[in-house]
Amino acid sequence: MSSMPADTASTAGDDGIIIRARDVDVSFGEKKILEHLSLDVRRGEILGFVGPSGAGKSVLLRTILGLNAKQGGTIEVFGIDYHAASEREKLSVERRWGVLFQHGALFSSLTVRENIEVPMREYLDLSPKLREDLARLKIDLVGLAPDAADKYPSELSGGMIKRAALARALALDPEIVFLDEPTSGLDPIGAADFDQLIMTLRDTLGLSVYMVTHDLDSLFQACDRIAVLGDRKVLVEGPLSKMLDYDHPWVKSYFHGKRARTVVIPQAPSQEMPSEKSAGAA
Ligand SMILES: Nc1ncnc2c1ncn2[C@@H]1O[C@H](COP(=O)(O)OP(=O)(O)OP(=O)(O)O)[C@@H](O)[C@H]1O
Repeated sequence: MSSMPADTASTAGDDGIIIRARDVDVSFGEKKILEHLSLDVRRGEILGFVGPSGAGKSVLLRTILGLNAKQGGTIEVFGIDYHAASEREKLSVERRWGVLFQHGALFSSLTVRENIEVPMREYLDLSPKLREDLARLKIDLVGLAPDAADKYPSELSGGMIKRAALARALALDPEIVFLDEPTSGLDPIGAADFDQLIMTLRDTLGLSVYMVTHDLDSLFQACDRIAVLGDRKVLVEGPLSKMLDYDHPWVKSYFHGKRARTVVIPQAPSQEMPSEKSAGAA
C-alpha cells in the first residue's frame, strides 16, 4: 500500500529515530528563538510538543520542514539533512511526510477530494481515476462519509475540516505526519474523537506523529511521549510521568495547574503513560 520509494525506504530510523535535531539555532535578526535545541522523534510514536505561547513551537516545526532557515545545528529526517540535501533528496523526504497546518489550510476553491489530490498531482504520476480512487480511500480512512468528497471546505464543520486536512496530509502514505494544534477549535468530544483517530492510525499504519498542541487531553491520552519547549530549547522530553516529576516553573504550572488537575488521572503511574488504549476518550 505504501507509496514510499524503494530506494529511501530503509535509509532512516534504523535506530528507531525518525527525526534527529541537534544543537539547532534559529534567530530572526537579533532575536534568538531557538538555541542549542536537540530533540528526537521515534518511529511509531505520537510525540506531543508543548510550550508557552510564543516559545517557538511553530518556528521549530517550520524549520524541520525547511520553511525557515536555521543558523546552526543539524536536523536529520529519515537520516537525511534536509537543509543540506539535493533537490532530489528533498523530494524523496517530502514524499515521506505529511503536514496538517493549523486551521486545516484547505484550498477553499477545491472540493475535499480535489484537495487530497493536490499532493498526488505534485509528487506522483497517477492516472486521474487512480488519484480519485486513492482520495476516496483517504476520505474513508479518516472517518468522513463518502459524500464529503464533493463538498467544499465552506460546507464542512470544524471537525470535518480537520479530518479532510488529515486526509490530505495522508495522501502520499507518509511515515510521519506533523500536526499543528490539530484539536484547537474542536469541542471536547470532537477533539477526543480526533485523538482516537490519530492513535488508530499509529496502531494500524505504524504512523509517527509530531503534534504541536496546547490540548492537555491530547497530551494525557494520546501522546506516547511529550517534549516541552522553554528557554529556547527542549527542556525535557519523555513520558507523562517525567513531566509530572519535572522541576521547572512552567512545566509545574502546566502539568499540575488547575486545568491539568481536571484532566490528569489521579495517581498517574510513575513509569509509563497511562494505557491510552484502555483509558478511552474523556
Ligand atoms: N518570520 C518571522 N520573523 C520574525 N519573527 C518571527 C517569525 N516567525 C516567528 N517569529 C517570532 O518567533 C517567536 C516564536 O513564535 P512561534 O509562532 O513559533 O511561537 P509558538 O510557540 O508557536 O506560539 P503559539 O503557541 O502562540 O502558537 C515569536 O516571538 C514570533 O514573533
